[in-house]
Amino acid sequence: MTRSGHARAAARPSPVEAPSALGRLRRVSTETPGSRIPAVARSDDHAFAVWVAEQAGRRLLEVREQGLEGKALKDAGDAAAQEVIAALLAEHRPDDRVLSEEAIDDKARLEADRVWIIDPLDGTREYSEPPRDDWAVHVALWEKGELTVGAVAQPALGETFNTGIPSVVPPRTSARPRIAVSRSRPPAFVEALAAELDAELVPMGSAGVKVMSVVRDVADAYVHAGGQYEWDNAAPVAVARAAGLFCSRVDGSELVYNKDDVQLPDLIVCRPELAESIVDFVRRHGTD
Ligand SMILES: Nc1ncnc2c1ncn2[C@@H]1O[C@H](COP(=O)(O)O)[C@@H](OP(=O)(O)O)[C@H]1O
Ligand SMILES: [Mg+2]
Repeated sequence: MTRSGHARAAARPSPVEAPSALGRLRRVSTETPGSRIPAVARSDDHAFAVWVAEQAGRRLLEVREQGLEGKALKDAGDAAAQEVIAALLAEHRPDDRVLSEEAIDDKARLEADRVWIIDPLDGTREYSEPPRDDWAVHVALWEKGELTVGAVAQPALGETFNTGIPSVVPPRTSARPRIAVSRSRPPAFVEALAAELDAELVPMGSAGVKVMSVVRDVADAYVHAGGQYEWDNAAPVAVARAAGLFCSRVDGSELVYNKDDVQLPDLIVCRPELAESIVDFVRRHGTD
């Protein structure tokens, strides 16, 4: 495996190979219970990100079985996943910096070459509504200005999408575009966008799940505006790019990570052929 999802994408596995290759990575982690690191993950950041996301995902599934509800379940999940990820990063990547939704922002990251951008539990609301499966764990690595690694675990599905073995986006199954939107905070302008594109809106939780829905051909685009942070979309964007999808801010500008201000309030992730019409709509109408 290379250290760059982009380089790896050039030699993408065929659709037939992809599931077994993903399975191989998954088995590595399930065969080593607890925090024993699989050999491949010691030096390979892609495999490490997968393993870390899956360790946190396993813990989240355990916490979900403890009979907690509502805010207590959200808080317990956030804390448990953060604890797992922080411990694994401290033990196995001690020289790297970390930006996590659930930790104090150590600004030393602004001078660092390697920064892990973490959302221990994305789609917290949906996590607290069992048996919903639209929640995720995000683990990304930013190196010298670029996202180079990403893993998005969907523990309730038993899937971890990643840059080490880039996903192969299936052929499009819907002629009518499907746009994934926030279930609880859909941006108002997306209704008008959908009307112009004759698209259908598909509400679901978690930014990671919505980006992966485009990777999986459950949706054709994810459009968001109005608020989000770097950890909500860093790992999903790394994975989507490695799979060949278009990713940008809603005005078509670049998504920039490891900034002092970690707000990254809007984005588009879509099949490349839809990018121009979505960006063009936003340039004409804005997002109000
Ligand atoms: N307007 C907004 N302001 C701040 N964060 C937002 C937001 N809309 C969505 N998000 C964040 O983006 C993630 C996905 O949201 P949604 O499921 O609504 O699409 C959630 O992350 P967390 O679950 O990690 O808090 C949510 O908090
Ligand atoms: Mg989040």
